[in-house]
Amino acid sequence: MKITILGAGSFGTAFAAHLALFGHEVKMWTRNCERAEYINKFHKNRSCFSETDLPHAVSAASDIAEALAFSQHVVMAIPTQSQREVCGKIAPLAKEGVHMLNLAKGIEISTGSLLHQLHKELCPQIVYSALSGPSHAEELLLDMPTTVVVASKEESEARMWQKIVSAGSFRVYAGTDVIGLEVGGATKNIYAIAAGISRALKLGDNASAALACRGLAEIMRFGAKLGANPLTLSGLAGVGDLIVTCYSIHSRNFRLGLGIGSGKTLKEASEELGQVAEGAYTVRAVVENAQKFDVEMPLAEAVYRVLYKNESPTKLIKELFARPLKAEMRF
Ligand SMILES: NC(=O)c1ccc[n+]([C@@H]2O[C@H](COP(=O)([O-])OP(=O)(O)OC[C@H]3O[C@@H](n4cnc5c(N)ncnc54)[C@H](O)[C@@H]3O)[C@@H](O)[C@H]2O)c1
Ligand SMILES: O=P(O)(O)OC[C@H](O)CO
Repeated sequence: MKITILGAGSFGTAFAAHLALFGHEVKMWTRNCERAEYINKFHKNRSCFSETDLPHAVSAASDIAEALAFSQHVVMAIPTQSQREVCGKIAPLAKEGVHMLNLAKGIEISTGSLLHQLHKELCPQIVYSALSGPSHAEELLLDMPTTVVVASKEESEARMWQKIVSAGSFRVYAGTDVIGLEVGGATKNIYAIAAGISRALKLGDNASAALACRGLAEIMRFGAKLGANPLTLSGLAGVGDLIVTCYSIHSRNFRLGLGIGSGKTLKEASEELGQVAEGAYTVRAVVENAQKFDVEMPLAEAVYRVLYKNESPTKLIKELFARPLKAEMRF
């Protein structure tokens, strides 16, 4: 079938190649005219995976109206903080009943909204689903074994995307807990930054495990407050993604943490990365909307203070360990 992908960065490109390899015709939208022309002429994306030949069933357009006219099935691979702007472009163009699958993982800083909330506000005519789970673009591109979850309010919608997207070594599970899926995907990035900082400071394997596990306790608390099903957070979209992001060198969030732990500023580490590390924004969304969320998240606060207040991670670790002793599980 024909599928439109909005965004021609790492994940949009890997996703396009995956869908085309398994028989779909894909049109990617990029706001960059030269990038679109280059993809159409050379079947390569000059900015991402530049050595990889894309299947000929992948084409590109720099006109969003042309991209949206191509298909009623639209995949969104645009970073979270740009989705409001892109939804503003989609809203007058998308027909009633367009099927949207969002691949992004984040929380909007200005409102504290999860992505399904933002889409409901701006594009109420679309039927929304989201995909999340441990899935680095680099491995998807090579059809390496990968498992993810698609969630939608209606199970039939999630099942539809499950059938379209599952192929080769990419196995998709279906669910209806959109909140849990989006909370898991967004918040794990915060702890991946912490894991990168910890690795750079050579704090050891015990510390890495502690960060992932106490990070999960914060994710669970946050999710419970927002109405997530804890089972979703113990699955691929929670624990699964937390593991891969905290331990894989592919992870942009982990690598951002490595840079910061090595003494770089957020600006320097972000520029060196050259791609989006969503956790740096999500941690702002969580901490700056603390009153709205009202959840105890000391690790997230510590990451925020390192990134935005230039505080020393070593000092913050001492503070974290000096907190009053308490029970392990508390919601
Ligand atoms: N890369 C991965 O392995 C991976 C895996 C799973 C999920 N994700 C998620 O997918 C989303 C995209 O990540 P990515 O790795 O592809 O990022 P990326 O930085 O590689 O690419 C983002 C793309 O979006 C485009 N973009 C940004 N703002 C835009 C705007 N206002 N209008 C039009 N285009 C705009 C950029 O030009 C770029 O091409 C993120 O939320 C990320 O968390 C990424
Ligand atoms: O590279 P990251 O840190 O953005 O993580 C990518 C995916 O979310 C991993 O599942």
